[in-house]
Amino acid sequence: MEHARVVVVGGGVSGLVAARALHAHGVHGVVVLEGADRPGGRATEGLLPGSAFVREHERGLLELADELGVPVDPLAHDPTLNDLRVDEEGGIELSDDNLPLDLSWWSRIRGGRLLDRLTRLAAGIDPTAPWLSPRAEELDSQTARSWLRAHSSDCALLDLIEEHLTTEAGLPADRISMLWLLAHLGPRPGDGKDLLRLDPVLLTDRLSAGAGAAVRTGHHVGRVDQDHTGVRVHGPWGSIAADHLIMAISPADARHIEFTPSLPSSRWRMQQQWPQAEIIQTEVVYWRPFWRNFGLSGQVHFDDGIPAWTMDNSPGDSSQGRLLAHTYTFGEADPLGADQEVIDEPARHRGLLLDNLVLALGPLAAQPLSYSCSKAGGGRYSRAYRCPAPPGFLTEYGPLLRRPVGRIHWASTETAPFPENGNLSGALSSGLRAATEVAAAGAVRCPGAA
Ligand SMILES: Cc1cc2nc3c(=O)[nH]c(=O)nc-3n(C[C@H](O)[C@H](O)[C@H](O)COP(=O)(O)OP(=O)(O)OC[C@H]3O[C@@H](n4cnc5c(N)ncnc54)[C@H](O)[C@@H]3O)c2cc1C
Repeated sequence: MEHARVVVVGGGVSGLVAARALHAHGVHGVVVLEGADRPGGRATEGLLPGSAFVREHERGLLELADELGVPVDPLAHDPTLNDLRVDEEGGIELSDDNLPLDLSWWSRIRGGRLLDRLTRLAAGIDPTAPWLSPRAEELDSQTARSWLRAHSSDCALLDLIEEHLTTEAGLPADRISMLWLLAHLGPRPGDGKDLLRLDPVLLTDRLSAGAGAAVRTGHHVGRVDQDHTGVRVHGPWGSIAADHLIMAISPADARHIEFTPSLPSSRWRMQQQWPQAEIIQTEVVYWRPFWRNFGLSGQVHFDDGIPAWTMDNSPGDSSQGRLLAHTYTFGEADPLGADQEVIDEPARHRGLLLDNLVLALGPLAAQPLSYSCSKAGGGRYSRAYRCPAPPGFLTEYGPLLRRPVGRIHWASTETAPFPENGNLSGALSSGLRAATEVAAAGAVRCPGAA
């Protein structure tokens, strides 16, 4: 049987970063096994090219992009342009960053107070291990909705906040634990206006080329055995043995792998119950960002959820008009959720989405130069973005996320500290951390890990 020093299962950002970090610190004989026919994972399959957004404080990711020669540019934001909201009946109103202009001053003041309260609470959360925070049990026992409703009775305001939460988290507020929400908000709630943009496909292509490891695509892993001598990884392509294994895949994907001996039962339960929040990402390209000529920013909120929102993702020189849209797949029973039939039928999704764009932005929106849509659901592997935990989940399972099981180490963005957990930065730091663990086990130092 072929033998590698370290096998990395998963050629997404976390797995490629782990392989690169091991190589940089002298661990040779690393093999990356990727089940899909190209590396990149969610950064290439869930996200569309040119549509990964990063905040200025995500230094590690920006430095990596710089090292790999991946351009990063600021997203155009013209505060003089107007956002729009479209209700279920097709009524259109102007809005300011998704807040209706006619929202009363009282609601705005109450909203400010709620944000202050959230900021203070979020400051008390341990970003590396939220489940160890002083009020973890109490906060994890309630949903974001129950907390909000206990602290305000302003229905108009609460609906808007919940809507905002859904667009951030990808799930309705009554399915999200308050502890998760605070960890996700991090020490800078509301800090997200000045976004930078990079091409996730270019990032993963360059990572893969420079990983310093054999990256084997089409290598689905179905079974993992380990004993005191090492680890053996099996798939339809054959088997490979290794001293250590890094599982750089989401816990949702890990549940489809058979482990011998079995994983600890609590880890197994965590994987089975892992929350999923998949998003369909769509990009509609036009000859020019024509909406700007009508005083519109391209940021539109649609109550019917198809899409839930759009934003202007045009290049800095405005040489094209690019609208990015998100459709949530949690079902139509909740506000902003799309009808399951629409999710399952790409042609219908496209038709309804373009109709909505025409309604909001005018007839020019009916004639895109191109239309592309990411795959959500239906594929072999998870394409979820953030994974908002339901009440009780983080306090029960959080401590298991990064805990190695024998020679098996866990990476993937889901294992990263908050608030980068779920993002590319989280994938990066988790890969570095897993590489450090393995390197330490092999007595090789891997500096720079989170
Ligand atoms: C719609 C959407 C929008 C997003 N927008 C942003 C954004 O703007 N900014 C940002 O920072 N982040 C964004 N993200 C998140 C970012 O894409 C992910 O955090 C990151 O790509 C996760 O990388 P990973 O390596 O942890 O996991 P993955 O990318 O899931 O990597 C795991 C890899 O393992 C493979 N795999 C799984 N199971 C097996 C198996 N059994 N055998 C072999 N291979 C297997 C998968 O194919 C995959 O390639 C977005 C994600 C989505 C879906």
